[in-house]
Amino acid sequence: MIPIDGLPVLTAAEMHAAEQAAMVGEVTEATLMDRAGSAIAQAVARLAAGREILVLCGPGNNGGDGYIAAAALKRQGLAVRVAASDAPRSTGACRAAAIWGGAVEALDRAEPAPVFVDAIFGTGLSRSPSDEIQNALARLAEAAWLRIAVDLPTGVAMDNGKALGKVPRFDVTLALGAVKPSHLLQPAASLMGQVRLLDIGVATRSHARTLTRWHLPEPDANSHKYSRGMVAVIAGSMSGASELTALAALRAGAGYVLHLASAGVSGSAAPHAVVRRDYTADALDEDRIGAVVIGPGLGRDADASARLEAALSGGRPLIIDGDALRLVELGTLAKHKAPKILTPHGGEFTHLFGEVTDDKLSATRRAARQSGAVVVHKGADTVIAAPDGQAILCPEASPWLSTAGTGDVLAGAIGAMLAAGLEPLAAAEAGVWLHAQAARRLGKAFIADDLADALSAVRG
Ligand SMILES: NC(=O)C1=CN([C@@H]2O[C@H](COP(=O)(O)OP(=O)(O)OC[C@H]3O[C@@H](n4cnc5c(N)ncnc54)[C@H](O)[C@@H]3O)[C@@H](O)[C@H]2O)[C@@H](O)CC1
Ligand SMILES: [K+]
Repeated sequence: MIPIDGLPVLTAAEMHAAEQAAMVGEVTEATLMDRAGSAIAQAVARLAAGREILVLCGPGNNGGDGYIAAAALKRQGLAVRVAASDAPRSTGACRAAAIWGGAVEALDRAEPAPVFVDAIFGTGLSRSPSDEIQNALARLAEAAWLRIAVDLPTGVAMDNGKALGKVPRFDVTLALGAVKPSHLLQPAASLMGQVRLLDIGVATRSHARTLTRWHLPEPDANSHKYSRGMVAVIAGSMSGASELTALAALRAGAGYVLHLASAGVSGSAAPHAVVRRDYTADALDEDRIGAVVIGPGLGRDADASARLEAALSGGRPLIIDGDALRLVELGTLAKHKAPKILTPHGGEFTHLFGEVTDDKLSATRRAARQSGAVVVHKGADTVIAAPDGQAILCPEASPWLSTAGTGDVLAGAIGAMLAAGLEPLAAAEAGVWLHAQAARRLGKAFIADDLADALSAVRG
């Protein structure tokens, strides 16, 4: 059972190609199924800790994996029963059912067991499972002590994070061969419990992967405040938000943070480490500025538009967040040649790029290509994409991030990474990682100010 940080994420088409490529010489579909079945059995045996196991098998190869796993568990002397939704249909499932060879209960009459293993449908799901299957899954899951899904919970589509029908909540999902988009996309991801990869010897390659800890830039003996990274935050009508961004940039490791607000708006408030200056049209002429953040608390009035225009034409690496995402036009973005990162939440994304009609991964990749920017499409399933198609899918950090100001903190954290010299995609990933770690460390009911402060502690 391998933790999934930093692993490739394969779509249905990519997974199919990877499986085909793995089937060479003596390796056949049956070999892969045997590997999957024995890896599942090993994981289930460890998790079940001697409790009785019920394996639910479907008619295809997901069911086949279930039969092979049940046979292996029985050989180990564990108490295991099998129930089936349908007779085995695929060649693989027929072979596997014969290997099991034991009793098969009807799904609607199956008695619950403390450990419930769902191998009804996996990547082959094409429509909503029947009511009979949905009801049986709900009944058996509810009565179980531990719920384990094989590859994907039955009812979850593979690529778009959608649940087709009622899907129970699982404790563990064992991804076979590779992580798939729905292991990270919502709402499916929140039904999976812990996702772990089982290696079945399929070589996986993809332009998408899961979030991982980045090597954050560290100062050395030659460092000074400017080499650590200088971030300019352009304020607007609500300077509390941009103050949070400035604080977060410092706490994430920037050496110098400049808060540029209208005259008289942000006097000498704490923290005093933030350098406060009045915003002027030439405020961004300072060559040492490594990243400009615009959007948090900017407002949407004429002043805000003028500041955005200045930031775009200033040519410094740019993070566009909050209100600036409502003001910016896609056409003008292309004029800004320096690196840029957009950090929209769902509503801002729709405003700029239109409704997501397919899936969040594809839509974010398209948006990055269209805008020529790294796009951090925020949410419980944040997706980061670069114009060249590289993408990073992020597991849910904490539902407690749903509080005002956490987006302002993220923009500051990413600003610090960009100013320190990371490439835009790496800067976005590092900022998102740091932000998520800080949220996890804080636990419950924290506020955005706490989150900004916690960034220092989680840099590690
Ligand atoms: N292809 C391979 O090389 C490997 C596949 N493996 C397993 O194979 C699974 C995929 O197997 P399959 O492609 O057979 O697909 P599934 O076993 O997920 O589904 C079986 C078939 O059921 C039908 N079906 C889809 N949705 C349905 C619904 N709502 N109601 C009724 N019938 C429905 C479809 O015809 C589908 O092909 C993976 O999730 C994984 O568990 C593993 O054995 C490892 C190797
Ligand atoms: K399943």
